[in-house]
Amino acid sequence: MFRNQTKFLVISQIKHRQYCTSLPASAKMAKAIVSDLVQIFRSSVSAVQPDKLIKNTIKYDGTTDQLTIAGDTYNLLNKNVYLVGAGKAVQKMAREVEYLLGDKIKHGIISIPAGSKSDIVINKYLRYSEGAKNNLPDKCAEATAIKIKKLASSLTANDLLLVLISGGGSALMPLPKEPITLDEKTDLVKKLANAGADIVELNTVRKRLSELKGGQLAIRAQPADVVTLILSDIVGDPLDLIASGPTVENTDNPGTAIDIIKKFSLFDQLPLSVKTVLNESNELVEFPRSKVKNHIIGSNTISIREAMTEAEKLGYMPIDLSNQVAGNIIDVAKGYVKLAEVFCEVIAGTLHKAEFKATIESLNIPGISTEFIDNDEVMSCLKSKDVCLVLGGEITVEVKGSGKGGRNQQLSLEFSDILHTVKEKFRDFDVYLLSAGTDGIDGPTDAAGAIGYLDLVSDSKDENIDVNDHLDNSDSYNFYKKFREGDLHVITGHTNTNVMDIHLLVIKRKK
Ligand SMILES: Nc1ncnc2c1ncn2[C@@H]1O[C@H](COP(=O)(O)OP(=O)(O)OP(=O)(O)O)[C@@H](O)[C@H]1O
Ligand SMILES: O=C(O)[C@H](O)CO
Repeated sequence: MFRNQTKFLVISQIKHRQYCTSLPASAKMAKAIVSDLVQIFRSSVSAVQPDKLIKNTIKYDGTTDQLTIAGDTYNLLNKNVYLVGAGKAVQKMAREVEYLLGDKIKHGIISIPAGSKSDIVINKYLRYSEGAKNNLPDKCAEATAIKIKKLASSLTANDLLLVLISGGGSALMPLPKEPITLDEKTDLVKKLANAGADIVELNTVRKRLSELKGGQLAIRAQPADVVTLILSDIVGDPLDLIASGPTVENTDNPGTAIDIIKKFSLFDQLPLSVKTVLNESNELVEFPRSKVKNHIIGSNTISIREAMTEAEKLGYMPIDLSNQVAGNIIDVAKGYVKLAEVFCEVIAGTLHKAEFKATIESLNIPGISTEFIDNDEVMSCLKSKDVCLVLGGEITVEVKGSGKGGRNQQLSLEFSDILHTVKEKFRDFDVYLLSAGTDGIDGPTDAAGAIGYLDLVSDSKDENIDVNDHLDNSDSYNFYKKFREGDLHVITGHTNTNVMDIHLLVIKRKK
């Protein structure tokens, strides 16, 4: 569960009660939906708490010294176990491995986000190092990466290296190939991200420029056995890209990274060091396939399943639409507005099934499923219950101004802005969107995300806050901080896990 969760709950409950006593009925209803959305999101995050996932994957029998990981058994009788890790969720993963293996772990280094370290000491040979403030690689994270490289390079055939990986691992284990400096590499990755490069593109470039990514940690650990446990934060769970795949064979064509940099017109301005490394041919080291195992232990799918269960408990008709949402923020926001529109039409009985299906399929929302349309029970529930569409994934945003924000806060704001332009279509309905990152940190902000809704634009005018000023300056964070006293900001702090973003779209017929 979240750090400070009790405090968070108490504060939101007090705030909720204060509002509820003074608000008109429609506003009370709105407060109730906001509170439901936050609760559904919180449940989806707690389902992917790393300790639970590790417990499900690893078993250790101290009497026989047998370690079982995802069905494979390792005899630890004459083996030394080492543990390394990097990512937003690995502290809790590592703690659980410590509880299970105790002093069997000879030594370990775990790279975790700045400001997230707990004081517990279980195994004194295991070090937790903080770094990568605001998810940006820094000298602390680089120093930790150097230690991890050194540890891996010292292993023998009697050793087992357990590697824990989760989203944020790329920034937490940065080690540029010489002669590239950390600043040069960070600058390029930042420019690519701000130009709208997606995580596949970013990590393809990172793998090419780094000493540990793209399978090189596993190569350096030879001749030891390497077993990696991965919490996925990328659509489709591609092993080689999650945290830039430090223990996964890199089969990319060496020219692909250059093509990506050129696509965003950044090649000509690259420093000589980066050009030099990009033009080097790959070292001909064979990847030790038989010695390395990678296992995904958790992903967005688990969060979505839990969100469905919680939404149902709260009385909604939940519909699991996609766990692969990706693409440009504007396209996704427009797609979600259209989605809300067709659901309202179907609920109102003005749209036939076939057209409903065809429109949803035409929205280009990756992975979208329309199977529910063939389920008569679901279709009849649409008319009697409030609907909660559940989606997950990770979209891209082009940062346009000097403001502060993240893709989730920006999505909720863009969505509300577009919704406003077709507001008359929703006369009989309320529509809400919660978009939030399961890691609790959306972009370089302290918010996980935010909630948008049908009347947000008009309500913000009443408060003299201009939505478009904030959208144009990529300043969604400051919008939500001011608007309704921050009531629609979803703020949880670091959640110690990370399985991409959750989008919850609620459609409610007005009574
Ligand atoms: N002002 C802003 N408004 C909107 N989005 C922004 C803003 N500043 C940065 N971003 C976006 O935030 C993204 C980085 O966010 P974040 O650090 O949460 O990444 P992440 O992909 O969730 O991290 P990880 O992949 O490590 O889990 C970048 O893609 C960038 O485009
Ligand atoms: O760390 C990273 O590379 C991203 O979170 C994707 O896994």
